[in-house]
Amino acid sequence: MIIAIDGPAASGKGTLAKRLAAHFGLPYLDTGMLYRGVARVMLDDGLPLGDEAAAEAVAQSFRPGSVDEERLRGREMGEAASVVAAHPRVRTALLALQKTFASQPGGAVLDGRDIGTVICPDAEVKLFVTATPEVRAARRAQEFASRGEPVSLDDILVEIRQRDERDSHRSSAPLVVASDAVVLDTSALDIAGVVTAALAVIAARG
Ligand SMILES: Nc1ncnc2c1ncn2[C@@H]1O[C@H](COP(=O)(O)OP(=O)(O)OP(=O)(O)O)[C@@H](O)[C@H]1O
Ligand SMILES: Nc1ccn([C@@H]2O[C@H](COP(=O)(O)O)[C@@H](O)[C@H]2O)c(=O)n1
Repeated sequence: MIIAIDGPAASGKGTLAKRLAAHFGLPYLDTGMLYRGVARVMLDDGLPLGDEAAAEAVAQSFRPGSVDEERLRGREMGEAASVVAAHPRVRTALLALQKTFASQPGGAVLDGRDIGTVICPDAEVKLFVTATPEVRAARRAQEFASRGEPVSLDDILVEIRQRDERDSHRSSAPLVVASDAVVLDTSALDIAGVVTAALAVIAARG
């Protein structure tokens, strides 16, 4: 079974994806880490994020796990990733790796922005996980605070809105709800509630 999970920044995609992967014993790929990884290498090498040819070359040789995850989680990396993710040639360069991961025997869980629309259009289960920008900002602010990185809630909200805007309006594989996806609005749900709702959707799909 392939479970495709999409949604905007900090909506809880990764949290749900990990729980579902553990529940069903499936491998999990956080595709956002690929774009974060490409952006990290660009920044480390002093390359401008807007240079599509350079970003494509980095993406073609990028290997998941080659950059310490801690260096990809930082606040500025989400923004940088969304800049390189808007380059069509970067998306093409990362396509095969994602499709290969999804085609493992038994299936897989992937989360990102274009999983149900581009990477796994035939996935048995497609979930679009969302929440209001205010709720997402509050969750992210709490996450940073718990890592000892206190941030302004207003700043996080501005960043989330900017990232939503860029991810939803780029020309290549924008963030949209796949026509056959089930939307899970998690604004008023805790993590256990989201997992229960997702399992109900999966059970209903048979
Ligand atoms: N239903 C929920 N209720 C409360 N907090 C949640 C819920 N789901 C996720 N969280 C928390 O919100 C934060 C963001 O969740 P998560 O990292 O799963 O989002 P994401 O959509 O994968 O983010 P990104 O787009 O940046 O990869 C985390 O700190 C997580 O623990
Ligand atoms: N399938 C995907 C996954 C991610 N992106 C871009 O990467 C940015 C970071 O992703 P996170 O999930 O780690 O927040 C995101 O804002 C997107 O721009 C993507 O385009 N497609």
